[in-house]
Amino acid sequence: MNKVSSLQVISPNVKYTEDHIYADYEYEETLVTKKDNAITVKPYQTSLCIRTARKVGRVGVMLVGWGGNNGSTFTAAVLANKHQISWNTKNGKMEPNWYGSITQASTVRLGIDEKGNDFYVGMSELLPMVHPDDLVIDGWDISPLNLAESMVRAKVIDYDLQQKLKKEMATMKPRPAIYDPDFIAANQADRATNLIRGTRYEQYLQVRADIKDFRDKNKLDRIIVLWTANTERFCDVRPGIHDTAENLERALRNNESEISPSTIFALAAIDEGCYYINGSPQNTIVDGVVERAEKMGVFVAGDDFKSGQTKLKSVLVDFLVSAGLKPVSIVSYNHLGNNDGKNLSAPKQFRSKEITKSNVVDDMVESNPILYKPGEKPDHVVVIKYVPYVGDSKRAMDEYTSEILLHGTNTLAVHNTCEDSLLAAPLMLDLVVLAELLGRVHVRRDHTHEWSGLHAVLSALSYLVKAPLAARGAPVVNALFKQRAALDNLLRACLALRPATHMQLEHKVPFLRSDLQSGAMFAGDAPPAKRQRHAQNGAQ
Ligand SMILES: NC(=O)c1ccc[n+]([C@@H]2O[C@H](COP(=O)([O-])OP(=O)(O)OC[C@H]3O[C@@H](n4cnc5c(N)ncnc54)[C@H](O)[C@@H]3O)[C@@H](O)[C@H]2O)c1
Ligand SMILES: O=P([O-])([O-])O[C@@H]1[C@@H](O)[C@H](O)[C@@H](O)[C@H](O)[C@@H]1O
Repeated sequence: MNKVSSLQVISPNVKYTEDHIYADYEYEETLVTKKDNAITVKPYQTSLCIRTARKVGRVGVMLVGWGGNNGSTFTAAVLANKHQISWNTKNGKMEPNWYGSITQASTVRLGIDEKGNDFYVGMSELLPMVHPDDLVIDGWDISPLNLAESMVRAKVIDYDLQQKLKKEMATMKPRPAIYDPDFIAANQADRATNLIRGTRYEQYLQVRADIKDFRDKNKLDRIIVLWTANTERFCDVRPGIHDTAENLERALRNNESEISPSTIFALAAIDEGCYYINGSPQNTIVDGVVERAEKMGVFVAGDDFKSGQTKLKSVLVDFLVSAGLKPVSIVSYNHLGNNDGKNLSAPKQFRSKEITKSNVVDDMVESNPILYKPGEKPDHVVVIKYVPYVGDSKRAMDEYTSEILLHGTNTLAVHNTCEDSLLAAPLMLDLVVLAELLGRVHVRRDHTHEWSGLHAVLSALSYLVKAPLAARGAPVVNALFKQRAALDNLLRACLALRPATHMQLEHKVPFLRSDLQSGAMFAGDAPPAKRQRHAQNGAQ
């Protein structure tokens, strides 16, 4: 697919200045109320102006767990693509790519061409996004291995590519990290030799100093801290400790043992003005962290990369339920032999993962009261076994049994083998690229109001995680296609483009079809400027 040289929306509702894109957008929703058996439906619109800053700046990524399978694979992928390194395999010469990344390898439908065919562009063509080649990478790990040694240990990257990356990755050494054996499996202890010593508050200060050092040395405008370290046990959330920013700060200074390493990293990142993203399942982002992020005007997002088995589950269950078929039994089994699997072989760490892998069907089940009584759920079992021999090549086996017409049953059996880190690394990129972009998006009602950033809990990234965090009280959406549509339509809204409906009426309504074929459909002007004045005002 040829890269689109530049994308320009010609509309009275869009204004481009050197620094910003201003979009006048009518946000539409429908209020539904039910009383007894009477349902009333009332569409409504909210007029918004959306402003997107066009300049990206210098972006840094700091990975917690940099030396892990995901961290080393992500780094290898960035370098292989940046330097366009090809390598030889038994199947011939390979070129680098970003398959699995929605920003780099997926497309968004923009509209139709004159013949009525759908027109798609790469997601990264829609709005200014940081290019993966321009990312500056750093991070921490409790293991002292440099990134070349980590890549070899991970056994994910092809041998010939490893040889071509080794020299540069050997210069990358994870900073000492925060280790608390109470939060990850005891079997990780032998790696834990690259540590920040001292109290939890002293560790917090050191992480902040590390971030400052990274920012200053590389003259960075934005830093995103992404946790891809081992899964921790859930922390026991306690009032007076985790519930407010003030209590969390006090508890940290008091060296409270129930504050996890990941929460310390999150606080340090936020206090340095960084976005913090949790790629693991534990409950790092407690209320005190969210409150801190809100005060600092930065994003937090998570939890747990949605990479393979769970991503498929959030498609299959959505398909079954929306087809009026009733999933009644879901069994997800997998075994893997990487260090993640080793850590997850411990009960408390597995429990964290079991929670995020199990809750992913809740919204889809609750969407269909025809199939499910209130509170009724499918049987749902998650099994993860550690089998060292298979390494990063996770073997996933799923069975979905559904009730169908007249109480028949339908059973879907799925087998999925993949290098887990090759699925996760592109998601890490997308989390960084999209978080950075959405940090440049601001919204206001009109010129009489102040600009507002998006909510500190960045639920727009839900497509990329198993257990999406949302603003307190907001519904959690796990269905993959709804998550994707929400993201695509948010990006379209930044260009004053209405949500994609896929209705194709120009092929379904005869006179519209005639308009299309005669060219009359596009002869007129764009829709009237609903609120052109705000676009003009936005430029002030
Ligand atoms: N497909 C996937 O690989 C996938 C999908 C979803 C979630 N995850 C999650 O991503 C995380 C990383 O997965 P992985 O396969 O890279 O695991 P990994 O064990 O290879 O890497 C984790 C790294 O974190 C380091 N570490 C542990 N505790 C640390 C701490 N407190 N501070 C800094 N570093 C620390 C370890 O030394 C290790 O190098 C895990 O929590 C996993 O559950 C992975
Ligand atoms: O593929 P997916 O379900 O999205 O997620 C994966 C699990 O299946 C796997 O068991 C676990 O080790 C990985 O960390 C990851 O969470």
